[in-house]
Amino acid sequence: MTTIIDGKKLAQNLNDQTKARVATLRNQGIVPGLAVIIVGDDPASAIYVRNKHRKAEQLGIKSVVRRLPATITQADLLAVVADYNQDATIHGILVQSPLPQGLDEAAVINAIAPDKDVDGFHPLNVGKMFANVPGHYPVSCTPRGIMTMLESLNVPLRGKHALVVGRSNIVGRPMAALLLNADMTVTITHKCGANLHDLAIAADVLVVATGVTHLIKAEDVKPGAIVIDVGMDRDEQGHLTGDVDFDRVKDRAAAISPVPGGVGPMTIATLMRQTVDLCEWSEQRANQ
Ligand SMILES: Nc1nc2c(c(=O)[nH]1)N[C@@H](CN(C=O)c1ccc(C(=O)N[C@@H](CCC(=O)O)C(=O)O)cc1)CN2
Repeated sequence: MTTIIDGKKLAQNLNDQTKARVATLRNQGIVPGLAVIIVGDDPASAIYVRNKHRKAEQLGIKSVVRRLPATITQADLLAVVADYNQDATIHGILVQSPLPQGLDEAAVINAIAPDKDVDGFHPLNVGKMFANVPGHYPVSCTPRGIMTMLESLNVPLRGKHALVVGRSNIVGRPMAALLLNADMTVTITHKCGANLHDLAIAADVLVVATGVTHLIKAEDVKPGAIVIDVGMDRDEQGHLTGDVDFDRVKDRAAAISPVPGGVGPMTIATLMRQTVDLCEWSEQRANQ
């Protein structure tokens, strides 16, 4: 029997835990605060930001959305980030990706205070994760959410082989690091990589984040593998689908995440969790 990894249900459980943590903080007079900066009018980004705002409010997190025009200058955008860095009511800052052309996304991420970097994209936090430094720091929400999904399966990962298909800074690269930190043997490739089939068929855990609709077919998957689909693609009818041919792969995999209802909800739930993490860590530093 294949396990369909229910991202909505797992996200609901995580959100319940986060809501309880927020209530505990609020009882002490502390309100976790999240600032989301969105630049331009990308329709998909607008939906993701609206969903983040709604979820934060549902959980009792103070949520501020700053909508800025695509014509904003780099200097003015950096000034907005600098303001939130100084704002003691804000514990997590994120800049919705992608930014419109002409803006330097890496420089904007660099400008976020590392201890408010709720997306875990700042090079200091990325470096800590890659070096597997012990201690508290944020990591990219989609891969962290996927680790929670894998943990929910109660399957030992140590020594098993993972293949990550995709090399983005948001998903592929941090995903490979987290799986390596979980003692897996990790291979990373991408949509231009050769021998995808040979790599995929050897993987016990397959994470696919390429944006190529149904790139992974049933014959690419090792029987009994765990398959995580990070794709957010549209099929010929315009329906949301993934990078994995779910209907065929599901009969071969031991566990598989669907699209929608898999990784996506876990990304937002992990963002909420990490906002509260940052708030608690900031309180711990203040009380040291
Ligand atoms: N600053 C960031 N920008 C972006 C991130 C990020 O983590 N930080 N990730 C993605 C977009 N994203 C969150 O921002 C995101 C994408 C998709 C979902 C989601 O819940 N998807 C649903 C389907 C939604 C639909 O119907 O369209 C699902 O999979 O069930 C959540 C968050 C890029 N930018």
